[in-house]
Amino acid sequence: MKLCVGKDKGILTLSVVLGAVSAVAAAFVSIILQRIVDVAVKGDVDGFSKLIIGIAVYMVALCLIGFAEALCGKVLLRNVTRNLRDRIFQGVMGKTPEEYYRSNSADYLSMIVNDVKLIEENFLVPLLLSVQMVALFLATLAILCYLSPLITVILIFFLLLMFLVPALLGKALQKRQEAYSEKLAVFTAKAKDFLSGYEVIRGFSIGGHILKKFRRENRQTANGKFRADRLVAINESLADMLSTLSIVVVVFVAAYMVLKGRITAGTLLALIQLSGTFSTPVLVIMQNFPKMTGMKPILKKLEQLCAEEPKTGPDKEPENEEAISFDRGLELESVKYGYEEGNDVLRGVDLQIEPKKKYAFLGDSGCGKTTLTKLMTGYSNRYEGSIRYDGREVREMNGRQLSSLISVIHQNVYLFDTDIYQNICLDESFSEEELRRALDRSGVAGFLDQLDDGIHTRVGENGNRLSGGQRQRVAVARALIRRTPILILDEGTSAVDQKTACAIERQLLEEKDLTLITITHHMQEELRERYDRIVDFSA
Ligand SMILES: Nc1ncnc2c1ncn2[C@@H]1O[C@H](COP(=O)(O)OP(=O)(O)OP(=O)(O)O)[C@@H](O)[C@H]1O
Repeated sequence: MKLCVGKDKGILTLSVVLGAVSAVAAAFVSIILQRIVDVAVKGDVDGFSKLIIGIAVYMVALCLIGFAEALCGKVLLRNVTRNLRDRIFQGVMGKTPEEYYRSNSADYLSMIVNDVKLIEENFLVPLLLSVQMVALFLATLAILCYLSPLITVILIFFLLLMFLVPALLGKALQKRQEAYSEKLAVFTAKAKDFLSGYEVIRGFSIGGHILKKFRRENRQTANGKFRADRLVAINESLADMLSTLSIVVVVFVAAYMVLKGRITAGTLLALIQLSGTFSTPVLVIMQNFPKMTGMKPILKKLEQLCAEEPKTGPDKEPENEEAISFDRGLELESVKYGYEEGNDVLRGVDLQIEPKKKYAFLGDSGCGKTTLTKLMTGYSNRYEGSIRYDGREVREMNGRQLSSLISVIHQNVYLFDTDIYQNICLDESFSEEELRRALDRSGVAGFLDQLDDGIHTRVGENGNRLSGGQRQRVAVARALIRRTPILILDEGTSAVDQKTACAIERQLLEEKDLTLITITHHMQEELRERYDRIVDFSA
C-alpha cells in the first residue's frame, strides 16, 4: 500500500471521501422510491409535485459527486502508476552491475510494464471500488434497519454465506496469480529474445522452429492466466447465485408483510431496491478481495526492489564530490574473483598500470581479460585483493567517480534509438571544439557526409541503420569526447576493417596523455612496438 500511494495520500483520501459520499447518495434512492409510491397510493397530488423538484435536485447532486469521484480516481491511478514505474526503473538502475546482470533485462521490463498494469487492474481499481462499496453497504444497512429489522437479519444471513466463498478460494487464487506473473515474465523474456534474434532466425531459416517455441510459451502463459481466471469464475458464479437467492427470499417475506399490513407498498419497493444494493457491494468486494490479496507477492517483490538503497545512480552520487586523481596509477594486487562461488575466473592478478602508458592485454578466449577490466570499472565489490587508483580502493568509489577516470569501448556497442549526436554526447554538453576533435579522432567525421542528416541522422534500434564499423566509431567518439585519463578498448575495433581498426588504434596510441588498455586477440604487428607493455594472461 505504501509502495502505491506513498506520495499520493491526499488524492487517495479525497477519492475515498468522494466515493463514500457518492455511495451514500446512491443508497438514498430507495427512500425516494418509497416516497413516490406511497404518495401515489395515497393520491397526494401536492406531495407528488414537491417530490419532482426534490428528485431533480438529488439527480444533479448525484451526477456532480459521481463526476468528481471518477475524476479523482483517474488522477490517483495516473499518479500511482507513473510513480511506481519511476521507482522501479530507479531501483533497477540503482543496482550494481553484478546485481543487474543477475536477472534478464526482460524481467525488469516485465516489472515496469506488466506488473504495474496488474497492480492497476487487480489492486488499485479494486481497492477504490471496495472502499466505495463499503460506504454503500453501510448506508444501505442503516436504511434497511430503519425500514425492516427482519429483512435486515435475512440479508445478513446471506451475506455471511457469501463471505465463505472467497475465504475458501483466496489462497489458491493467490498462488495461481503468482504463477501467472512468473510465467508472464518468462514469456516476455522469450519474446524479447526471439525478436532481438531476428537476424539469426532469418539468416539460419529457423522461423518455423522459433514459431513453435513461441506458440508453446504463449499457450503456457495463456493457460496460466486461464487457471487463475477459472477460480475467479467459480467465485463469481457462486456469488451471483447467492445474491439472486437472497433477493427472492426478501421479496417473498416483504410481500407477506404487505399482505399482513405491516409495511406499505412503498416500503416493499424500497426493500427490494435495497436488497439489491445490499448484496451488490458485498458481491463486488468478494470478487475484488481475492484479486487484491493475489497481488501480495507482486507488491512484495516490487517493494523490495524499490526499498533497496540504490548503490549507484544520480541519487547516490552527488555531483560536486571530490574528483579522483590518476597521477600515481592503478595498482592491482592479488586480485581474485569468480562470478560464482568456488569458481574463480581471476586467481591472484598483480598488475601496475602507469599513467599515460599503453597496455595490450592478450590471452586465450575466456581467460578473464574482460572480467579484469570490469572489476576496474566497479562491476563488483566482491573481489579479493585490491584495485586502487592513486591509492583509492575501487569498492570505496562510486559510479560517477569511476566514469570520470575510465571509459570503455566494448566489442558489442549499444546505441540508443536517437541520433548520432545524442549517442556521442549522452545528454552532456560539450564545446564545438571538443565535439570536432572526438569526431575526427574516432573516424566518425569520415562518414557523416554520406548521411542525409549528418550528425543528426537517427541510428535506429540499437544503431541498425549504421554499419557495424560506423557503430563502433560512434562508440569510440563517445569515449573520446569525455577525455577520461584511462581508456579501455575491449575488442572495440573488431567490427571495422583491418585498415580502419589499425588507424583508430594508432590514433589512440598517439594520444600522449591517455592511458590506454587494449584487449585484443589480433595484435597488429606494426602496432606492437608502440605499446609500453604487453600483458599475456594465458601465461
Ligand atoms: N556474467 C557472467 N556470469 C558468469 N560467468 C561469466 C560472466 N561473464 C563471463 N563469464 C565467464 O568468465 C570467464 C572469463 O570471461 P571473460 O569475458 O573475462 O574472458 P575474456 O578473456 O575477456 O574472453 P574473450 O577474449 O573471449 O572476450 C569465461 O569463462 C566466461 O564464461
